[in-house]
Amino acid sequence: MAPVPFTPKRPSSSMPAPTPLTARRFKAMISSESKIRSTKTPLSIVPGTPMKLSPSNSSSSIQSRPRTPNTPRSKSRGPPDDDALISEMDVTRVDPEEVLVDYQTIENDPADMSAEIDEAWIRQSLIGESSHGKEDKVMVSVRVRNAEGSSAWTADPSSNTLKLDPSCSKHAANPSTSGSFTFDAIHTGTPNKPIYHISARSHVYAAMDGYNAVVFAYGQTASGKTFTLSGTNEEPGIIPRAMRDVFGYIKKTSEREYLLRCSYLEIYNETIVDLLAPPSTTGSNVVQIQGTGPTLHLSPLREEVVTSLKAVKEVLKRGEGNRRTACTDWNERSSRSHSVFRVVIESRERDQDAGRQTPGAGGRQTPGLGGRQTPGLNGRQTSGPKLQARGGRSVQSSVLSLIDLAGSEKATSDKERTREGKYINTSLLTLGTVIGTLSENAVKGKADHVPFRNSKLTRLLQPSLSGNARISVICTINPDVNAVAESTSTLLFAKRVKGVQLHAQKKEIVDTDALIERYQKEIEELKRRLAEREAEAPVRNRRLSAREQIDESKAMRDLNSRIQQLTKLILTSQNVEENAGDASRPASPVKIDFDMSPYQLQQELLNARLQLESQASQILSLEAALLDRSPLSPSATESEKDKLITEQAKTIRELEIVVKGYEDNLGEPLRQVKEDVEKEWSDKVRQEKKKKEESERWAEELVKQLEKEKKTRTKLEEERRALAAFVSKFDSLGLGGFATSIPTPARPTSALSERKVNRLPIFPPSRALPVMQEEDEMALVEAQLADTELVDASPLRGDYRGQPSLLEQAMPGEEDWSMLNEVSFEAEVDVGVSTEVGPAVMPSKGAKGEQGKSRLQNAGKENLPC
Ligand SMILES: Nc1ncnc2c1ncn2[C@@H]1O[C@H](COP(=O)(O)OP(=O)(O)OP(=O)(O)O)[C@@H](O)[C@H]1O
Repeated sequence: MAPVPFTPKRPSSSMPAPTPLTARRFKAMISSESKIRSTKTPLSIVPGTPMKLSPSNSSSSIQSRPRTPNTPRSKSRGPPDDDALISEMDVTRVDPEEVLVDYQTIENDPADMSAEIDEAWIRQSLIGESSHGKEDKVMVSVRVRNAEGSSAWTADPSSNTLKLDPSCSKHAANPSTSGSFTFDAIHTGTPNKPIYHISARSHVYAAMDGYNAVVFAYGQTASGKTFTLSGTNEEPGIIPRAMRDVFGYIKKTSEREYLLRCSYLEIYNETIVDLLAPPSTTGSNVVQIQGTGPTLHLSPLREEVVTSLKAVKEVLKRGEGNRRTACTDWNERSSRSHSVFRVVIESRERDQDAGRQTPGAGGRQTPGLGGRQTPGLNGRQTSGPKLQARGGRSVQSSVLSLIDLAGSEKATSDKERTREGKYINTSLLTLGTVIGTLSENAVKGKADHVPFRNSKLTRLLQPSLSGNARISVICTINPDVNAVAESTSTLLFAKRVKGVQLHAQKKEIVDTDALIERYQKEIEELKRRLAEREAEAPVRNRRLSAREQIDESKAMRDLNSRIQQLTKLILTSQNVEENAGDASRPASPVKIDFDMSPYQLQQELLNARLQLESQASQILSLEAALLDRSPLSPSATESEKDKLITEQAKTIRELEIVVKGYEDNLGEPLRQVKEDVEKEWSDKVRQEKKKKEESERWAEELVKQLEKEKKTRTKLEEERRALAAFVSKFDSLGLGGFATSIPTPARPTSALSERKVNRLPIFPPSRALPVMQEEDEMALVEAQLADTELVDASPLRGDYRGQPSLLEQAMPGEEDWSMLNEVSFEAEVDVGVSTEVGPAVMPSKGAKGEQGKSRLQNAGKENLPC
């Protein structure tokens, strides 16, 4: 089938003056336009599902785009002869003042569409009232290309809703996902104009107004990204329309003058290639990303100054000629790389008094129009000229990036295409992760690490995605039933992008020279007035009242402090300038103002000292931070740095997991330590308790035994005393072994007395021994059972030779002997002594007591005096 014929717009010159459009009116217009187009002229080419397209199916414009199936760059990219000049222009040598464009110098282009520019909108942006600089969310639109057969989606542009046919929900990437999606805009049909107007134009204006702006197309392969961004001759896409608007905007803005620089690059298999650099086999067109975040820049990157739409078209043509495209199973001219077309827009207020010359009057030259220089090239072109802030006019600087991403795709039959596809999918996956993290951070107010460094694409987009840009994303989907999984995954990406928070800021460079000059003039004037007043003061003060004198001195003080203030401002401006030029260069030394009073000088000195101290501590902390950094030589390559960063990111992630684990189980380690300690010590405690109980039992047992032994001893003592008494009585009665003579009661007593007088033992030692042994035995038992003290104190252990024995003590005195006749032995029965007299009638009791008694008996007998 033939491609859709597109009726080009009427030339702008023949167009009536535009009426400012309201958003609603414009949308209504677009949707009706889309409807007409889609009903009258259905699209013939819908290569969403795997199918090979024949070249005859392609539109004429696509045929003009060089086909590079196996990316043989040198052949495919050959620019026309006319373009050779452009490619050899040394952009660094262009004088920026000579290539400025403004409403007067801008060239008239037959395709100039500046008449379409909404002037009211521009006015608003110039006085800072437009919304395009204030938006803090990404604008997300979805474009559904026309279906070849039946469509799985129902698009409703009026409610900006897209619904998946319920019968197709099983094919969705995540079947649980609801089949209805709402975004900022839903586009259908072939026309590119409404898409540009709704989803990109405000971003182009924002860039013209000083904000960074990004428009990118995202979607599966063959869904229409390149068609949306670049379009065709008949249906120009966002890039040509945006550039037309850039010049249209300049034409309508008489107050400012502009310097425009374009660059075009692609990311192919994770290598950034400069599409405007001269063809190279040495890799000199490979671009490196330097710095991070807001300081990120690309080098070497050729930036070409453009002063007309025609020049832009030439640049675009050359860049597109160098892009890598190839025939895949799904798209005859599939982009094998992500491409980025950048326009750096610098502007400043026009110097109204300067009386500028127009190009026609031999003024400035425009590189796109034969004003090029062609000095010798070294093949390493860098950035183009920069606009300087002059005459007190500040310079605004912004970048407009228009990005055509390569499409996500499945493995193809071609090995090379599959390899490229892997790179494409990986970088798109990283983009998805980055967007996901950014939107989660924004929603949850977190500051989680964003893996920008994981791909060249996300590194390049870092400054914009970090928030300092206005972003519009156009997600393209193929409505085919077989593409539902890819389409839902694209729509989920679109949903995540919507969550990213933006905070774009205008970048303004101030003309410090002009400022300083102004301050200096004012200082001069103030000093002059101050000097006059001081000179007049002696005379004048005499005429003034006290009150007026106070007012006068206050006025002089005010003049003085204004001079001080301006002097400080000059210093600050100088510092700004110096720091902007070279951040590592120290600020120029502060000049002493000799008009300052000693007090003010002291204050200055104090301030300087405080500053010095804080800088010293800053140096210390920076040194410490430097020491903490892992060793990486300054000459380390990007890949080494990337590797280190990846490793560190990995370590951080691991540590985060560990920390989270600890946080989740905070009580667990403590509980375990307690259990371990208890386990280790409970056995010991039990053993100690057991020992203690045993000791107590043993001590109780000892006490009991001691008691028992004491009782036994007392008993034995009593027995012994009784026996002694008995023996004495026995002796006195003369019943001892010598029964032949009847002893008189006095006899034993006298014998005893005699022995006492002669200091003789009562019993001879040899005879006393058995008794002693028995007593010692008892003492020994006592010592074992009780304590030695008790035994030592025992009277049984006395020196029997010098001390009266218990027996002696038990002996009655002489006067008592008379009483012995009446002594009844019956009283001794309980100690085992028989009432019957005689050796053979001893009572038989316990063996030991009996033995002792018999021994005593015998001893007593033996000791009896003869
Ligand atoms: N909305 C549309 N109207 C008419 N034709 C379209 C539309 N969208 C895409 N096409 C056509 O479909 C084909 C593939 O589109 P395009 O090359 O833009 O896809 P892509 O998404 O850029 O693919 P890739 O990622 O492989 O580069 C082209 O021939 C293009 O003209």
